[in-house]
Amino acid sequence: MIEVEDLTKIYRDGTVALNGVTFSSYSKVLSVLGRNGAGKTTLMRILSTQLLPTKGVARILGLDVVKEDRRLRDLIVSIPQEAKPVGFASPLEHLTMFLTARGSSISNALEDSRRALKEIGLWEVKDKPCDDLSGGMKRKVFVAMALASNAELIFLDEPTTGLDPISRLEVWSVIRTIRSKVVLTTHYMEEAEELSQEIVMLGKGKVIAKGTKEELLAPLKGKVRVEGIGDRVIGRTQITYMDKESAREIVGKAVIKPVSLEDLFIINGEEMN
Ligand SMILES: Nc1ncnc2c1ncn2[C@@H]1O[C@H](COP(=O)(O)OP(=O)(O)OP(=O)(O)O)[C@@H](O)[C@H]1O
Repeated sequence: MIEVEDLTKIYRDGTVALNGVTFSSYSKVLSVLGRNGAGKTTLMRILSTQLLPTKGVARILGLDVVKEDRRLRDLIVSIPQEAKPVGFASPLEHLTMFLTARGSSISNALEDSRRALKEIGLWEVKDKPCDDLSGGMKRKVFVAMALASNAELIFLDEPTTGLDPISRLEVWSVIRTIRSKVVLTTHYMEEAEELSQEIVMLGKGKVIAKGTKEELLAPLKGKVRVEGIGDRVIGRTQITYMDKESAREIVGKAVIKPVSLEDLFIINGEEMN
């Protein structure tokens, strides 16, 4: 489904946003995880044919993102992180405009829009101006557009950034109902764990690790995170990793926590914010 080889993007000012990114994924939902500036949006924009790479090759659904971009655009939908609804237009109007712009007849667009709005839980507010909707609902309008499109693959760039915890859970439940394949970017480790079968971790434009959560955490199997001692320093906290057995001896002298995906960033010098 996604094959990326040696993908590199150097912006005009010399910023190396992606540096030899190579991975492939055939999962239903793939998360691209990384801290601010890791290169997630750059990667999404290249994969969704909105930005040319400097070097390397990417194929989505078997199509080259540069050479076969027009064919690919019919099969994908991309929802950028900065997407904002038009304040005076309603969710129903957003969806029908979007689907007709993609080539649906008005009657098909209306039918698909109504179905998606019901499925996503926006039916009650389908005719309200988007200005009158909550932040979570506005974000859901865009996820509903993606859902209604029946695209084979949907790119969602940071779909829950800035949402309160309840709105985030609502958007998660919508993403779970989407039948299309999904590639999403996120800063949130728990989001990647909750929604995706596979995770690509980016740091400074490179792939730090890739796999299922279990595969990613395999290098830390049997270990715990110890805060209060050690030579890695995050903010003012010293951190080290120890075997569970050894950590028993220092109970009471340091804080001991189970390991998580965050620890892979710490180990790679790419600590999350
Ligand atoms: N048009 C541009 N010109 C120059 N540099 C850019 C441009 N767009 C992004 N960058 C830089 O490329 C790097 C990667 O940016 P990108 O937006 O892909 O990261 P990100 O992981 O999506 O970050 P965030 O989580 O903050 O959205 C950053 O250093 C950023 O400043």
